Amino acid sequence: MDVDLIVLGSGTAGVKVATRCRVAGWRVALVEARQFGGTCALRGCEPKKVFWTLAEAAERAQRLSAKGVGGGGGVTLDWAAAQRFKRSFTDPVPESRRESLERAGIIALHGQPRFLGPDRIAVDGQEIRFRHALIATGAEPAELPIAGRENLSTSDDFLSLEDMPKSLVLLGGGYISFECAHLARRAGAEVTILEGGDRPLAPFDEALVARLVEKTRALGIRVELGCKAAAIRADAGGFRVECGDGRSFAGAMVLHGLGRRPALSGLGLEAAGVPVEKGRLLLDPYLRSTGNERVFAAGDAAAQGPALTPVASHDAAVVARNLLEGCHTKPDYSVVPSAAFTLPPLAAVGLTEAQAKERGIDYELREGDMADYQSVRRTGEDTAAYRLLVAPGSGAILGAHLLGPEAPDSINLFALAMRAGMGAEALSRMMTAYPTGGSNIASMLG
Ligand SMILES: Cc1cc2nc3c(=O)[nH]c(=O)nc-3n(C[C@H](O)[C@H](O)[C@H](O)COP(=O)(O)OP(=O)(O)OC[C@H]3O[C@@H](n4cnc5c(N)ncnc54)[C@H](O)[C@@H]3O)c2cc1C
Ligand SMILES: NC(=O)c1ccc[n+]([C@@H]2O[C@H](COP(=O)([O-])OP(=O)(O)OC[C@H]3O[C@@H](n4cnc5c(N)ncnc54)[C@H](O)[C@@H]3O)[C@@H](O)[C@H]2O)c1
Repeated sequence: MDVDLIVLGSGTAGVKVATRCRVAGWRVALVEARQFGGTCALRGCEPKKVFWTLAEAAERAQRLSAKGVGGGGGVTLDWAAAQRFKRSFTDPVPESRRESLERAGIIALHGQPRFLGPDRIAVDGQEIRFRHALIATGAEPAELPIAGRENLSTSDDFLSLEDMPKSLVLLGGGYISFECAHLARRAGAEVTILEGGDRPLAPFDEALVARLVEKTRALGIRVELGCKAAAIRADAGGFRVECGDGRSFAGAMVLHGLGRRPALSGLGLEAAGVPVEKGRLLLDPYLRSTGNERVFAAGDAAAQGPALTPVASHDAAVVARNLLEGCHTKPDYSVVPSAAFTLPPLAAVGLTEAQAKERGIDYELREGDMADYQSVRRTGEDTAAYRLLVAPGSGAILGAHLLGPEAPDSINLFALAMRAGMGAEALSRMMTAYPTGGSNIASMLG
């Protein structure tokens, strides 16, 4: 078979490039090795947010039980029922994703692809000659030199649990560990997070992370810092994690939250002349392989921007333009909002204070506690704060960091202002619907 484009991976990045090229009249094939649908829809953002929404609803009802929500404080997260609800979102995805690809005229193949040469690939024995290829295979849990790592469960396993184990140890203090820890605790588990460095959630503002850690501990989640996991051994009824410094922690389940790496194994990249260094594809500024100009990459597999869904989507738009209009477009990762869906959630866009200091960038800090804001008080939440970095003189917003119930939505307004070149003063004058999370922004900016 001959195609203009073969896409590897049916996640956010792969489907977008495939669809755009097909609309332009190209003959496109897409191959998926697992279920059609990708991480975000099946094993990441979407199912996680279903659990988070239920956990948040249960906790909000508990917090407000003495304040007008009837029925007492007995509302809890029922994990088994939540799992069934989650499946109502994820179960239909593989079939509907495959159908929509086929409806668009894209040849949807299931199997393990392997390059045979610079313009040839095999999918389970079928040979395909391509003009272009896109590697959009996403990421997988990093393989780390930890003895007994076969005892680790992954976020895929966690999000598929029928019942919540009694106790969990989460290795790493990043997005996955914090999000899963907050869910597991609300479902009644004893939870321990072991972070190897001296602070968790590195991409976020240090002071707000400290507030979140304090809150996390107050919820009964143990957060241990400077604890590099060295070994995981089977123990009575579960596992024991041993840290390099002699400390050890037991749990019925041990979860991998140690970072993810591009999923490139088994693709036969050498045969295609596609170089890889330290587990990452070598790409030019146009997301094209430095060794084979037919081959592009996007999203988590490209690992050029942060491993987030909006980045995968942005990369895909860039690659589609480069394929269809010639290689002129570079990705722009300067304004990437993101949120950690803890309870309360934490959100960020732009520079952290540490990055501004490191780069010698002048900034004015506007910070405050939001626990007594009406929008926070009426949710019963007691932890909320903001920290904004504004350029002295121009008033440009350099970074925005929010902790609190409305943080993940409000951060998008800061991202919009930064993208539109709107300074702090113009943003504070913007009329917003009231009372909403957005209407707090004027108060934050003073
Ligand atoms: C638990 C979890 C929660 C997350 N939550 C968020 C969130 O809230 N917000 C956010 O922005 N991001 C979140 N992310 C990150 C986000 O899911 C990814 O950044 C995004 O899905 C990347 O999209 P992609 O298209 O690059 O890759 P993917 O969506 O991973 O798609 C890659 C596809 O390629 C397939 N594949 C792999 N190897 C091969 C192969 N050899 N051949 C063919 N196909 C292959 C995979 O099966 C998969 O379907 C989360 C990730 C995880 C793990
Ligand atoms: N809400 C979201 O947007 C969201 C949610 C989940 C995942 N993601 C994406 O997926 C990526 C992977 O998530 P993740 O949580 O696995 O990784 P992460 O990069 O967020 O965090 C990994 C953590 O593990 C620590 N670590 C590394 N080795 C260790 C060791 N031996 N012992 C103890 N700690 C160790 C690191 O210091 C780091 O804090 C994220 O970076 C993010 O891009 C996003």
